[in-house]
Amino acid sequence: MEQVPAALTIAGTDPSGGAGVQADLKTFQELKTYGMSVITSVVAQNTTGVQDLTHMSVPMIKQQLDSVISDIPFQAFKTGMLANIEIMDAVAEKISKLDIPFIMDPVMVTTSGHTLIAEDSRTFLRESLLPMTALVTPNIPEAEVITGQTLKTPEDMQAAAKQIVHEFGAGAALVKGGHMKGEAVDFLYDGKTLHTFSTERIDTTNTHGTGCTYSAAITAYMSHGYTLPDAVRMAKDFITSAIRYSFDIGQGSGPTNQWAHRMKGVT
Ligand SMILES: Nc1ncnc2c1ncn2[C@@H]1O[C@H](COP(=O)(O)OP(=O)(O)OP(=O)(O)O)[C@@H](O)[C@H]1O
Ligand SMILES: Cc1ncc(COP(=O)(O)O)c(N)n1
Repeated sequence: MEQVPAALTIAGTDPSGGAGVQADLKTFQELKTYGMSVITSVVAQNTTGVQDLTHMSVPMIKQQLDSVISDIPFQAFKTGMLANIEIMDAVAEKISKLDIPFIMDPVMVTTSGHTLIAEDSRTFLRESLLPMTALVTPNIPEAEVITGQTLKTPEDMQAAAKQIVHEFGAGAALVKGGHMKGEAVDFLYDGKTLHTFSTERIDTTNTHGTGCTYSAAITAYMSHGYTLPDAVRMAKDFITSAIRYSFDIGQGSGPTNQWAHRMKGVT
């Protein structure tokens, strides 16, 4: 029987559909990957910010993981919002049995400036989760928290990617330059080679969910069996067109457009 490319996201929700689990599932679907989701937290949010949030119980998170893992094979998975040490620990326990690529989007603060993880869980994330990853995808503020360094230049970003791999044991690190000025440059370090992925900066404030969509696209491509550098290269194209043709909807920072890659003439 032919294997169906499938992927799992373990993350929080966004009822407005731009970020979190919703963005991940839309991206999986676009990239012809059968999408599955384990909900860690329910977040009442929209393009303007976060209005409220509640965390799922640890037994419920573990049961959701068991329900998926015991039934359907998948070839890659990602995590998004893991709000506290108890949730991280539960997820770590279940995923430790999986021998497939783990892509971690170390979600900490939303585009609108709301903190999504407890302060004391950052050390746990660094010490217990990072060594399990095939790839971690921090933006600049997240890379600063992980490394304890201030990142101001492309050289700082490259050094951070290397530190995250060599000092903290991540399989690879993709330090994203969405929060820098000038070209949108991301650096991928896989323990051997430093890859640079660069595009022009698109003049838009519609960046709600860019980090989620990007890491979901990498996960989807990996579920199809692409190598890490190829998956990141193709996901970078995907996120760039999703930002270029992002939706000007909502009162705040609008969401990315996951079907933009299907539009005529889009590269
Ligand atoms: N204005 C832009 N134009 C082009 N590419 C961008 C722009 N903003 C972000 N990107 C790209 O989008 C991807 C996501 O990067 P970013 O640093 O924004 O992640 P993030 O901070 O996790 O997402 P978010 O801002 O939604 O929290 C990266 O490839 C980055 O280079
Ligand atoms: C549940 C959840 N997870 C992650 C984000 C980060 O999204 P953004 O890419 O806008 O920073 C979010 N807003 N909500």
